[in-house]
Amino acid sequence: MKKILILNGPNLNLLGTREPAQYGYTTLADVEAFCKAHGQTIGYEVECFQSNWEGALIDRIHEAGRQYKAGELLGVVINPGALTHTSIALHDAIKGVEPLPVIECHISNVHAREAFRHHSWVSPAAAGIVVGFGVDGYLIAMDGLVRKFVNSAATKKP
Ligand SMILES: O=C1C[C@@](O)(C(=O)O)C[C@@H](O)[C@@H]1O
Repeated sequence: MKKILILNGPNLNLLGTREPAQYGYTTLADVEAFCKAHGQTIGYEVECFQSNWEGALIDRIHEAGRQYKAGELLGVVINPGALTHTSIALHDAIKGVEPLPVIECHISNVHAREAFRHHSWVSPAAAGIVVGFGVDGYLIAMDGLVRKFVNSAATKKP
């Protein structure tokens, strides 16, 4: 069974208690559990990784590139947390493992928040972006990955 990798960046280990008005009360363990359950429904094994360290996320993206080349991985859903707005290194890591599909996902609507959250270094390297759907965004991103790279209506001949 192919895999989907769910990556979470800095401070997302605090989900559930961190700024609940912004991010809700669902914990990261809950998110990972419902992504795994959804994976079973749509036919993918789900691997999850969270780190507060930029380099650890970059190493995991490189590993994902190898898994993709080996045919083991469909793609990645990443919530890069605040690294979204600061990390050219994360952008370069994703570009460096092209064509591995990476969907950027944010729980909150970053565009309705502070100006420093409006720019993303990750977006230009992403295959798609899901913003502002709360933690359901992870599931929407997983479905988007499958729809775009497995069942694309756009690329199917009539
Ligand atoms: O850590 C996060 C979480 C976030 O990526 C989100 O999921 O809405 C938005 C980022 O601006 C913030 O730094």
